Amino acid sequence: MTGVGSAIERARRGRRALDEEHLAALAALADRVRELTEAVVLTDVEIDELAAVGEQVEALTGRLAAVRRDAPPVARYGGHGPLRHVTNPVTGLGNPLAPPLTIEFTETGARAGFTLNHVYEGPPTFVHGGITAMILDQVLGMAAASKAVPGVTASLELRYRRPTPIGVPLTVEAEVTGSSGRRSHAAGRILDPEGLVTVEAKALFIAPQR
Ligand SMILES: CCCCCCCC(=O)SCCNC(=O)CCNC(=O)[C@H](O)C(C)(C)COP(=O)(O)OP(=O)(O)OC[C@H]1O[C@@H](n2cnc3c(N)ncnc32)[C@H](O)[C@@H]1OP(=O)(O)O
Repeated sequence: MTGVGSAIERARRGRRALDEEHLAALAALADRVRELTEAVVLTDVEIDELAAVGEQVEALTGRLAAVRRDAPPVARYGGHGPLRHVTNPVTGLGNPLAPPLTIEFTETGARAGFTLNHVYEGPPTFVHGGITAMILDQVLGMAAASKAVPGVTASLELRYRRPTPIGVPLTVEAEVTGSSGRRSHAAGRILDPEGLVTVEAKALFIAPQR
C-alpha cells in the first residue's frame, strides 16, 4: 500500500475515537478558545494587561499540552454515524479555528448557514478570500462525497463577485454537477443575507488511487 488513498486510510484507522462526553467537553473548550481568539483580535486593554493575559494563556497551554496525542482524535457525532474528523478546520467542533459549520445534506448536494466574525477579516469589514475558499472547498467536497465519489480536491476555481460581509448570516450551498470513474465535479456559492452571490466555486475531486 503506497498511494495517497492508503496513507489517508491508515492515518484514519490509527486515530483514537472520543466518546460523546469527551467530545462535548472538547467542543466546549474549543468554543471558549474561539471567544478568546475574538477577544484577542478586538481587545483594547493596556500593554501590561496584554502581557499578563499572555502569561496566563501560556500556562493554560502548558496544562493542555501536558498529555498530548500524536494526532487529533475522531468521533461519532451524537454517538452514532461515521467516524468524523472532529478537528476539521471548517466543520470540526473540536477545532477553535473552525467557525464551525454544521453542514446538512440536500437532495442535490450540501448546504450550511454561518456567520464569520472579525477573526476571519481580510479587507476591513469583509471576510478574507482564503477563508471563503476553504469553506467552499469543504462544502463542495462533502457534496461530492455524499452524492458521488469521495475524493481529494484536484482543482478549485473561484470567482469573487462581491465582498463577503462579516458579522451577518451567510449561506453556503453546493451541488454535484457530474461524476465519472474516480472524478466528481461540484459547483457552489456563498450568499449574503439578501441572497446575493459573493463567491462562486467549481471543483474537481478525485478519489486517490490505493
Ligand atoms: C468529505 C470530505 C470533504 C473534503 C473537502 C476538502 C478536501 C481537501 O481539502 S483535500 C486536500 C487538498 N487536495 C490535495 O491535497 C490533493 C493533492 N493531489 C493528489 O493527491 C493527486 O494529485 C490526486 C489524488 C488529486 C490525483 O492523483 P492521481 O490519482 O495520481 O491522479 P492521476 O492518475 O494523475 O489522474 C487521474 C485523472 O484525473 C485527472 N486529473 C488529475 N488532476 C487533475 C486536475 N487538477 N484537473 C483536471 N484533471 C485532473 C487526470 O488527467 C486523470 O484523468 P484520466 O483518468 O482521464 O487520465
